[in-house]
This record gives sequence, C-alpha cells and structure tokens, in this order.
Amino acid sequence: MSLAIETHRLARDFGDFRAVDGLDLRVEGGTFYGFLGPNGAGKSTTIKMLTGLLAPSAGSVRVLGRDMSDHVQALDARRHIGVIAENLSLFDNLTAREYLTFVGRMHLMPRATVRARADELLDLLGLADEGTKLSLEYSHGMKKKLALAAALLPNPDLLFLDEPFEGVDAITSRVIRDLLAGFVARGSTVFLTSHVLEIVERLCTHVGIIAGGRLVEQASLELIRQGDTLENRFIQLAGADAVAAPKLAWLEVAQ
Ligand SMILES: Nc1ncnc2c1ncn2[C@@H]1O[C@H](COP(=O)(O)OP(=O)(O)OP(=O)(O)O)[C@@H](O)[C@H]1O
Repeated sequence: MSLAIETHRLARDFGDFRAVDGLDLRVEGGTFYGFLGPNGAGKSTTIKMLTGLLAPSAGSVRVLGRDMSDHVQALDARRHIGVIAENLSLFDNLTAREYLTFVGRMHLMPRATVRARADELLDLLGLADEGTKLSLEYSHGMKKKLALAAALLPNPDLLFLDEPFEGVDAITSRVIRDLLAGFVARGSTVFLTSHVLEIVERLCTHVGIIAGGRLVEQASLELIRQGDTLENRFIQLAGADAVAAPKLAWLEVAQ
C-alpha cells in the first residue's frame, strides 16, 4: 500500500519555541487516521505544514507521493486534497452556494458539476434552506459544515480535517461520520484531529498521538488500544501527569 502522507523529522519553531519536534508520520493510503493530542500538542501546526499553509522549520513532507517543498509538486498535491483548517478560512461575504461555486471554479470544475454537487452537499448537510445568508452570519457549526462541503466538492483523494465534529449537532455528526466512512471504504484517506475519542474509536483504523510536539505513538487502533478503551490509552500515553495532579481542595467544599 502506498503512503498518502509521509514526514521525516518534521519540525516547526515559533521564535525559540519548538511546537512540532521531529515528527515521522506514516499514513497509508485508504486508512482513516486519527491524529490525537492534548491542547497545544502541535496538531493544527502539523496539519498546516502537511497542507502547505505553513512552512516547516526542518524536515520533509510528502503528500500523495509529492514533495511539498517543491512548488510545482505541492500545487499538484493540493488539487487532490480537501482541507478543513483550524480557522475554517471561508469568505465571509459569500452565501454557501456562492462559496462552493468559487471553490469549484478554483478547481476548474465544470459549472453543471459544481451546481449539482453543491445542491447535494448543502442538502445533505442541512444548509440548503440558508438561501441568501452570508457565511459571516453562520453559526460555528454551520461554518464547519460549509467548510466540509467545500473540502468534499472536488472529490479529493485525501481529506485533512481539523476538528470536523466540534460544534456540530448530533444529527449532522452522524451524517458526516457515514459520509467519511464511505469515503474511506472507496479507498481514499482521511487524516483528522478530534478530542472526541468515542468518535475516533468508532471511525479510525489508525491513530497517531502527539504530546509536546513529539509523536509518542503511531499504530493501528487495535494495537494502540491493547484491549483497553482509547481514552484510557490516550491518557496513559499523553496525559498521565495531568490526571495525577493534586486536586483543588477549596473546590471540594461548597461555600
Ligand atoms: N502562530 C503561532 N505563534 C506562536 N506560537 C504558536 C503559533 N501557533 C501555534 N503556536 C503554539 O504551538 C503549540 C501547538 O499549537 P497547535 O495549535 O498546533 O496545538 P493543537 O494540538 O492543535 O492544540 P488544540 O487541541 O488546543 O487545538 C502551542 O503551544 C501554541 O501556543
């Protein structure tokens, strides 16, 4: 099986702080990869480097076989990937349909295809009735859904999803989960971050855990779980110190 994502000693500094430190990621094509870590561990920074939104300070990235440090190869890779970034980066003054039309044009898709797919996506994600509302006026969950629609529109081979379920209602969450499971079943790859470990456990075939910028574990879900819950294993691998921290004595007694 070919690798959809491969990094070698990938690192990113902000000033003299190293946010991502020597990451060797290996994500096989056709896998559903959950990238987990505590707040501030380096997940979003990593996704930004994998998708070309942020330059690495050191190390290398290959996405779908393309070297992301090469401008032409990176452009080619970007034609085959869909992204929900941390800040969502939508255009505020467009309606959902206008935004999807814009994304379709950027991918040089035929107008009729964009229109048909936009109709289906907006319908599926419960945004079809939003009419003239600008994305500026969307709720956080609605923005997430629009970002997902835009990521799926060009029918990519690889999806990067930074917290796709955050702020999304239970019905849409189910719709998205089913959609992503089908996407992987056809042979495509999903790389997602999520703090909702129940969802990761249900969907992902492989898991990577980052803590303090370093990869502490990377294996199939079954190997990582070792018969335990993913939450217990995650805490053992990435958060044992925090869980063992002293309690707040003053909070145990009501005033
Ligand atoms: N532009 C920036 N300038 C300075 N420091 C940054 C910048 N972006 C991220 N960092 C720092 O890098 C570290 C990793 O941040 P990152 O956003 O990648 O974490 P994360 O794992 O996605 O966290 P969360 O789960 O809370 O979203 C944090 O300590 C953060 O403060």
